[in-house]
Amino acid sequence: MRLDVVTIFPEYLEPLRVALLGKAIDKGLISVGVHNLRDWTHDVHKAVDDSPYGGGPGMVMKPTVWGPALDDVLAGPDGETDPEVLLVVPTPAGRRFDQATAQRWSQEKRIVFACGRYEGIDQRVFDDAARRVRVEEVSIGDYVLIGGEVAVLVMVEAVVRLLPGVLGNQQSHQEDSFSDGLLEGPSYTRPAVWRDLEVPPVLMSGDHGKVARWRHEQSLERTRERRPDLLPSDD
Ligand SMILES: Nc1c(O)cccc1[N+](=O)[O-]
Repeated sequence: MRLDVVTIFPEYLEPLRVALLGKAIDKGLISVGVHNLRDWTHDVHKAVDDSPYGGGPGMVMKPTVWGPALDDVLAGPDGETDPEVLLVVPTPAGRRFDQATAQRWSQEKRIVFACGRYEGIDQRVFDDAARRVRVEEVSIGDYVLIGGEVAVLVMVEAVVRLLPGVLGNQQSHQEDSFSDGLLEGPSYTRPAVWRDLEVPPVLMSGDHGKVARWRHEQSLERTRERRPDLLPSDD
């Protein structure tokens, strides 16, 4: 999988090169390109934003900078736009990013992330891109961030960990929270008693069927309590 990120803060994406993600790069499972948007500016101040039409607070990122940047980054080896690439725009106004999204994106060959700052990017940038590639505007949650870079780190980790060979134990992500639509239940390890707190005895019973049933019930109970929205409605 090839991942590209366009940002005015390339250093924000350095975490992509450490730990498991760094190992995935070293193994050739993914390749990552981080591009500084300011490389596509032409003025001495390297301006990437301007005042919003219609007034209002803050600044909007310029289409005359983003357009050429995406023309280049979305291009394939022939210099033409690669029609198979997926353009992802992290934004509070996007559809919710979830595990199903991560699963779906893990099948992609190329994903380009456009990181906005300020009050966002001129909408025409995505309207223009949508003429040539698939564009998904997504949100990682209902809160206000300063820019899209941290959202990209979240989404890239959620996607890349699903790629074959990235996680040591391929079974790991099959037992993730959300993989069966439920929250993961509690986990325990040695010692059996810690500060007078005991590991649930069923987990030391050696009865795999009982353990599986107990874990499922724990997941259901935790999901009912913390995320009832994940459960099918009764009606
Ligand atoms: N929430 C938010 C934001 O405020 C700015 C950029 C991206 C996101 N998001 O992906 O959730």
